[in-house]
Amino acid sequence: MNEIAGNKQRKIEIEGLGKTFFIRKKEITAFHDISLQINEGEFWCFAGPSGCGKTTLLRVLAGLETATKGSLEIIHNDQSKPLNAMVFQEHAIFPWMTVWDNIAYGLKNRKVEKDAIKRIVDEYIIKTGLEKFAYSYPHQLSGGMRQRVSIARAFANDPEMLLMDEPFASLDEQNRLILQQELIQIWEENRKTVVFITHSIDEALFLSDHIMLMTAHPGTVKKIYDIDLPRPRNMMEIRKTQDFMRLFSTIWGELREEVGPKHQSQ
Ligand SMILES: Nc1ncnc2c1ncn2[C@@H]1O[C@H](COP(=O)(O)OP(=O)(O)OP(=O)(O)O)[C@@H](O)[C@H]1O
Repeated sequence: MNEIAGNKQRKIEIEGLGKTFFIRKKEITAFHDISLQINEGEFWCFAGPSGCGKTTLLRVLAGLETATKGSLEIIHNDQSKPLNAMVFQEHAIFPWMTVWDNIAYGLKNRKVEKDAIKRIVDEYIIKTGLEKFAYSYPHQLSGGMRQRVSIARAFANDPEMLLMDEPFASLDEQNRLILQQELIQIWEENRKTVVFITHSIDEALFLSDHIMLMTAHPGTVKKIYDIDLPRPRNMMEIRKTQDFMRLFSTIWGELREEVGPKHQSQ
């Protein structure tokens, strides 16, 4: 049953979670001893040094890997909707389908009524600025446009949570800024639970309600920051505020401890 935390509903409860891979009698611990509560509708960013276990943790949340220690509970409220949708860095849309069909894919699989599919797909095509490319194939699009398709597809399928693994990492600076702004606008309209992996403190501060900063490999929780910067947010405006600069410098100070020389050989 959902417990009420304050006036928020619990979505993900993680207690002492750990994952160790066993490969030819060798053990590799990806992350360990993570305890965390994520509430319905919150935007979380997981940040931390390379190799600290962020992707593995996200894959455990997605049910693609199983944890080897601790417990994980995810509340699935509406069984008629998918529990989650993932958005990856790249190569996640079907190359043989048009933009329109890619976005409709999950809805068709769930046998959503035709009229509703058309309405939802058209709506997300407009929201992500893909009108001119609705009937193009992925190879005819730029990297930024392809990521728009991934985001539109994930939101259109109406999952209870979105799991995003560095979705903008391979984009150039301008496209990254534009897509961050578009993502946050769409999210502000429907407030889905989001877990988003990033290496960028800027990006984490702009998007999230909470940031989990992880220690170096094997990662665990170093600190959790509550980001109460006012919404709606505009990257250009928010970057100039004292609160943003203060949080940036605090988090960067903590992150630096994890990427310093003592961790370089790992
Ligand atoms: N399938 C696997 N088999 C064995 N070891 C793995 C596997 N997947 C991940 N690892 C190991 O687990 C650790 C964490 O990897 P993971 O990819 O989760 O880190 P990350 O924080 O996402 O890294 P990055 O920021 O560089 O993407 C690494 O040491 C990695 O080698």
